[in-house]
This record gives sequence, structure tokens and C-alpha cells, in this order.
Amino acid sequence: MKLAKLNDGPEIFHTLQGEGVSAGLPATFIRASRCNLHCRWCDTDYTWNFEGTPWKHDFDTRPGYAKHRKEDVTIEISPEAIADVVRPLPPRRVVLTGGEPLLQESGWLELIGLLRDGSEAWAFEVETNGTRIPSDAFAEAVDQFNVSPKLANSGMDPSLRLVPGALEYFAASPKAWFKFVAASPDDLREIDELAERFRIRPERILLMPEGRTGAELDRHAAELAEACVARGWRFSDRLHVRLWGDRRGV
Ligand SMILES: Nc1nc2[nH]cc(C(=O)O)c2c(=O)[nH]1
Ligand code: SF4
Ligand SMILES: [Mg+2]
Repeated sequence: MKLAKLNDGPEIFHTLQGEGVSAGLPATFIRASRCNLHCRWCDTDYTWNFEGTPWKHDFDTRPGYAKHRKEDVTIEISPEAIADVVRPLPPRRVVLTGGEPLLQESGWLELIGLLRDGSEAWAFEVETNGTRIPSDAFAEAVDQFNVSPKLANSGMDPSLRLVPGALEYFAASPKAWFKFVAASPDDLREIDELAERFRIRPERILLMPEGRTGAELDRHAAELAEACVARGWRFSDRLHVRLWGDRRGV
């Protein structure tokens, strides 16, 4: 499989789930490399913003920022080797994230099979951008989809970031929760439209402030919380950002 590389190894770390309906639960994260989108504010640009690609990123104007050399930021690793890293760690909850993890379904299926191996203890969550319909086997194998559709502020064309069949699939799935990142009243209007268009039930929607520091998260928190109260949506914080800041591996 292609995972993001961190300190010369695969980006696998155990922490507390910081976002969504299982926020606060101990979990092991496995970060896939590669994404089918390329959002301009993406905080895991090292999974896709490679040398030679035409994608634009907000970091382009940062002094010293350069596109990544694919070999420097990717590690090729087998499901067996990933299982050997994950098994000794304490959590029995695993979060498959990225990048876009649904681009590597068959590898995950193998990994999940190796880890479950007769034990009921394991739970698997998937953080996805909601543009791909999972196979029946994959949807059966995992416990939860945290679906985070991208808005206009991602800079992505609607035809790429909004795939009606996939969003309708997740809207009807008992395993899926929708996590929308919002920073402005425009974002909120857009989320209202998506919820209506794809018939996403309000009790399955979480609104999460955008931000890489506690102060940034707080800027919009009160306003978003009000919107949640008015619509019957949940509010999600970004617990890991508050606890450990904008760092990799937490
Ligand atoms: N603690 C923690 N929680 C998270 N929830 C979603 C994450 C992600 O990057 O997908 C993430 C992450 O990177 N760390
Ligand atoms: S979908 Fe997620 S991982 Fe992919 S570019 Fe957008 S923010 Fe980054
Ligand atoms: Mg993250």
C-alpha cells in the first residue's frame, strides 16, 4: 500500500480521535498517501502535492514551501507489515485516513482481515471526502464512514468534489456521518443546500469549525454552534488541535 511517510516510517500513530462522532476515543490512525482531490487549504498536502503536478495550494506563497518529492513523502508497505505495527498498540479502534483512503480499498480489506482475525474487539473508521462509492465488501468490513464533502472554498470544481451517486449512497448508509468544515456564512448556506439536495438527515450532520489553533477554532465556534442548535445538527470540535496543536502524528 502507499502510506504517507513520517520520520522514515509509515504515518501510523495512536492518539485520541479528535473529530466527529467518536471524538475523544483512543484510536490508531493510518494515513494513506494519494488523493483524487487537491484542495487549496489541505493540511495533508504531502499526500498529493508532488513535484511536476499543476495543483495550486495556499502554501505556495509561504517562503520556503516547495512541492514534495513523491519518494520522500511516500512509503510502500504491505498490509501484513501495517498489521504488525498496529497490533501491539493499545487502541482497538483504527482510523483509516489520508489523502483519500478509498483509493486503496483492497489493501485495507486485507489489513482489516488480518487484524480482526476472529476477534470482535476491533472497530474501523474511514475518513473520506465522499467522492467514491465503497465496494460492498469494504462497506461491510468497516464500522463507520466519516464523510467530509468539500465546499467551494476548496477551489475544486463541483464536478470533482460532489459526486451525486456517492453522496446519495452515504446519505442512505447507517454507517455514515457527514462532517462539514465551515468558516463563513457562505459555507453554511452551501451546506444547507447540499443537505437538502442529497437528503442528508440532520441527525447525521456535524458542523466543525475550520482552524489550526484553538484561537482559530474559537473564531467561528459560537456562530456554528448556534447554527447546529437551529438545525438539529451536531457540533464537532477539533480536539487534537486544542490538545497538541497543528502537528503531524497526533
Ligand atoms: N487526533 C486526530 N484526529 C483526527 N481526526 C481526523 C484526522 C485526520 O487527519 O483525518 C485526525 C488526526 O490527524 N488526528
Ligand atoms: S480531499 Fe482531503 S486529503 Fe484530499 S486534498 Fe482535499 S482536504 Fe486534502
Ligand atoms: Mg488531520
